[in-house]
Amino acid sequence: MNPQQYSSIEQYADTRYSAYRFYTETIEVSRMSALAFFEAGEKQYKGKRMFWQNREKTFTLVGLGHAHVLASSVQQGRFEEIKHKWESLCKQIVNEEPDVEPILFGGFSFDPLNELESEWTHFPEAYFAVPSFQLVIKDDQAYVSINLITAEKETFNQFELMRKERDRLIHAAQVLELPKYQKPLVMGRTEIKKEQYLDSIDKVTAIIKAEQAEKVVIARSLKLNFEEPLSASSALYQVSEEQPESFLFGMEAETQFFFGATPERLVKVKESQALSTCLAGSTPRGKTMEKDMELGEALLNDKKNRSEHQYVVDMISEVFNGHTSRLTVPNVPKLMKIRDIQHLHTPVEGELNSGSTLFDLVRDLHPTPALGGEPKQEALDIIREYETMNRGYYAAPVGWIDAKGDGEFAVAIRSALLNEKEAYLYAGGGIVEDSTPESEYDETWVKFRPMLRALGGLLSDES
Ligand SMILES: C=C(O[C@H]1C=CC=C(C(=O)O)[C@@H]1O)C(=O)O
Repeated sequence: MNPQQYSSIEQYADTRYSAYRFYTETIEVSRMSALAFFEAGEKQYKGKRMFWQNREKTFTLVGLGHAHVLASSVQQGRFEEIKHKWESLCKQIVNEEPDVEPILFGGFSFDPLNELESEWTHFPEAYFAVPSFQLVIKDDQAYVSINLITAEKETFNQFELMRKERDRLIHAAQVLELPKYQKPLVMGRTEIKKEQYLDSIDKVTAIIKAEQAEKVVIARSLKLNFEEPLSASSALYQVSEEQPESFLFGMEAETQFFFGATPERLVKVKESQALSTCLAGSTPRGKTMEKDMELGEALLNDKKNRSEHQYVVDMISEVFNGHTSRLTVPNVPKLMKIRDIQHLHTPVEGELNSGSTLFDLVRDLHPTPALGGEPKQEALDIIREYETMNRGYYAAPVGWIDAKGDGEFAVAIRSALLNEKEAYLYAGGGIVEDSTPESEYDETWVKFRPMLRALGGLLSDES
């Protein structure tokens, strides 16, 4: 990543929030399509839009425009920086108890110490924004909020203009027809540094055999070239059609769009209840129900996958022990079955301690051994040395937090970075001592499938 590009964002690091006022106003609206609201911002807010929907589909967020950006380009302490800026900003909220909390949405890079050149040219090490226009669909109600964060004393006229703009956006989202999104036409599919990836699996397996680490996740990338530029709304439409049972997320940074459909929750906090999901250990779906159950049973009983999974359970439980009380951790995993893949899955829950926050949990959980490894620090060093790419925001936390401190972060896997006429897809897997390059390579194809299916990149014999 190139820090020079963020000078305009970085200036916020020096912002003294005491000079700011944070105005927020919410109206309830009749339910509308979240994608239509996102699309309504295509002209005016392109490059400054965000999208989030939880797995249960009980909470959807769309943001248009930036009322304020919180970003960080530091190599150490990006979680703390964003946490403190958000807490300071929230102290400037003018309304005592807003009807709907204003929301901060964004994500962190996987590893700021990775210095490899990458395609992530517009994403700093942390990139969050409070949207100017915020649509929240909660259970069955929809709310549109205006957020204005300003040091100006006189805001009446600006707020009036924003109300008009809000009404225009609502009208467009409720009345205008969505374009007929077509699957993009894929002109080329390139496996990036395939040989080096296979070689890295051999090397990392040897390191694990030599007991320098117990588990390390190694990933690779795949590039798709489209005939025409693919719009962010179309990309979101495609993943939501193909992967409805996952968290859907998308964030624009100028001309780039990072989006995905991930099954993996990093952590959620609601009224002091904290919940995380251990997700590691994978097998494909079966073509018939019998085969599917057979594969699932085999996964539940497979020693290698169970041990990969247990590292994640142990680590998440340890982090929760430091930040929560009344911890509950089931003894055995269950299966999580999504369209193209099934995973071992264990939920971990606890009651947040009074001094701990959602950002503290995100900082201490990232990366869990499902994306980093065990021990954490050694695994990060090995990934930095042997992985053939810079992950950018792949496998890192993306999500939202409100002014009360409630929110949810997912792990940004099954994701892609869209760069107009090209998309980079990412997939990895846990390496333990009995891993082989061939089986890991095959597993990455299973994990590429959801995004390949959404973007039309599956070959005819693969669908
Ligand atoms: C690293 C990825 O998946 C992780 C999450 C679930 C299961 C995993 C596994 O079985 O290896 C991975 O740890 C990916 O999808 O790119």
